[in-house]
Amino acid sequence: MTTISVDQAAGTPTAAASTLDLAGVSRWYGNVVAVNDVSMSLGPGVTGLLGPNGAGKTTLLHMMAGFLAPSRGAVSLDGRPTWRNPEVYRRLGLVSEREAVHTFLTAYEFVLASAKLHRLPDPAEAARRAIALVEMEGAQDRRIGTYSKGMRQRARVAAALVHEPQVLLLDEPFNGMDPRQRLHMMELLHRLGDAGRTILFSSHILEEVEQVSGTVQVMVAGRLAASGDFRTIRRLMTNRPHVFAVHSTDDRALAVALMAEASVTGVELGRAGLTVRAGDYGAFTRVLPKIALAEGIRVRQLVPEDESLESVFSYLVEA
Ligand SMILES: Nc1ncnc2c1ncn2[C@@H]1O[C@H](COP(=O)(O)OP(=O)(O)OP(=O)(O)O)[C@@H](O)[C@H]1O
Repeated sequence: MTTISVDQAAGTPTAAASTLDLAGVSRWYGNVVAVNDVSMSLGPGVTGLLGPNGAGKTTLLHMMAGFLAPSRGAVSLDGRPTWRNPEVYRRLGLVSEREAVHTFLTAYEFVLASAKLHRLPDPAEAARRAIALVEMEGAQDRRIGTYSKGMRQRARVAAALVHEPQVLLLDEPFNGMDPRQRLHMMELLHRLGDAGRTILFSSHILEEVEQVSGTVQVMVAGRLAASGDFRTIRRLMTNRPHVFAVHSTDDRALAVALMAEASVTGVELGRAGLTVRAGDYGAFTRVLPKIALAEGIRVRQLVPEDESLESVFSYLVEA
């Protein structure tokens, strides 16, 4: 059993570190393989779970939280399985992506209800402490219906933290937030991570992960595509050569114009159209429409030749 003490000055808990381990975890829904043979180990600090929509992030988080059984493999928290293990609910908090909040409750009442669900010895004190942690004291007696998206999200984080779990999982916590709210949430996650908690948040936006976390797990189509230091992975993602098939109203003129472009490393003009090699996926896909426009050429089709790469990189461009 982990012992948790509260550092009064910072208002943040300090406790023995928790580790979440996944060993060969898969989950399928009928014929759909949502998570495919994922292994990872998460320790204290903030980790980003990055992947495009439908990559399997939500399914993975739900298995970590013990809400969903793996079809194969094992998820364990400090060596004990998370599935069907009530102890996990005491040690872990989950802020899910879409969760209806009773808008007629105040944040205090909402967080208090969570404290009571956990049967905490002093629910009122626990609720006050969790609200202070997310800096919502000033608004705690207002109805949640009057809150901004960011405040609502922070109230939900407080409810998930009320029992002072060592592990906090957040599914797309920045969705729908404006930049100021994002910053506030990022600071909160940093604080929690610095206090020794194991924090994992999912996102489909590269920049979000970049700003919050140095460690990242990248999921693509149910698989773990990359894992480790954010900068190294970003370099791997953005610096490898990419091959595109391009069809336009004037392939010859476009080929000439592209040869002068820094992000383009090679151009081949064939009967089927243009094959372009680019060092930087994002830079090339951003510059191509501009070049075409300047030359009065219309791009009819731009197809990354390697589909699996496309799925890894398409969200980099969207971000
Ligand atoms: N209950 C379910 N029944 C059938 N298929 C499901 C179910 N839940 C998820 N899936 C499928 O599993 C795959 C992974 O979904 P999941 O929600 O885990 O991904 P995600 O990365 O969280 O995406 P998003 O950010 O869009 O929620 C998708 O193809 C999805 O359609």
